[in-house]
Amino acid sequence: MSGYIQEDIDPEELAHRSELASSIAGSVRELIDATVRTEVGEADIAEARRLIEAATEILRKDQLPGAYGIRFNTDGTKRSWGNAVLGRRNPIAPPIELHHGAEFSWTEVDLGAAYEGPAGLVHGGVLALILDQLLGSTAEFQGVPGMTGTLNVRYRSATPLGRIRGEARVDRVEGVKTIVTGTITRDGKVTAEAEGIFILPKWARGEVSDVLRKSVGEG
Ligand SMILES: CCCCCCCCCC(=O)SCCNC(=O)CCNC(=O)[C@H](O)C(C)(C)COP(=O)(O)OP(=O)(O)OC[C@H]1O[C@@H](n2cnc3c(N)ncnc32)[C@H](O)[C@@H]1OP(=O)(O)O
Repeated sequence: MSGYIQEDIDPEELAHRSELASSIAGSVRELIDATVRTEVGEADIAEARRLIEAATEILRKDQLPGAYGIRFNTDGTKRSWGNAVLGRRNPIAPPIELHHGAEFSWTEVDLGAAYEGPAGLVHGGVLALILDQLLGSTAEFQGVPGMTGTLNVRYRSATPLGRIRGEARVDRVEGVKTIVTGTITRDGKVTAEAEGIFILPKWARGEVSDVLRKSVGEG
């Protein structure tokens, strides 16, 4: 189970690091949007590249040896800061915050130019990405976690870029399998529906599953 790391950090320091992580990821997300939409000429591109390369060099001064992994405090709080969908250190993640209620989980997120597929529309793979994490995190929050075994997405109508809402709920639990359903809506209209089967893998069915079940996620 490499990549699961026990790393106790006191709450004040954690809040500080969290803020730092979110702030730089937000800046890079802005950079991605600006890159997709820029119309500047060659000289400005060259100057921007020089500055970006200088910034990269600063960040490279002190790096983790590999991916961030999933880190736990002993109280069970969990950090998935490198996660491709909700990692707060990760600028390629759409700027997602998940909310969990007793009955269902949800998120609202603005998807701009960097998430385009067909002209002016959200890429279907991006919607599947968001649904995968939303449904998986819903299973986890309800104490029946698992890895995605199967994810079926039905794209009912095109999803224009802009603010989308995702919602998910656990439909049923069958042994180690949790079946979760969800939707994406845009302007109140359901544009995609999904059903996922999340399976607690063999390697996580002992002590590990107790850790996972107790953990409360933070991207
Ligand atoms: C652990 C918590 C993590 C929280 C993550 C939140 C969301 C993250 C979303 C992701 O990106 S996860 C990454 C993408 N998914 C993967 O990489 C999964 C890769 N596949 C595997 O690791 C294994 O194939 C899997 C864990 C899905 C199943 O392997 P197991 O060896 O644990 O399953 P097993 O053979 O014991 O089968 C258990 C049950 O699941 C069924 N099953 C197995 N594979 C299935 C599958 N792929 N789809 C649907 N059902 C499946 C199987 O028929 C059986 O059903 P029954 O209990 O009814 O007999």
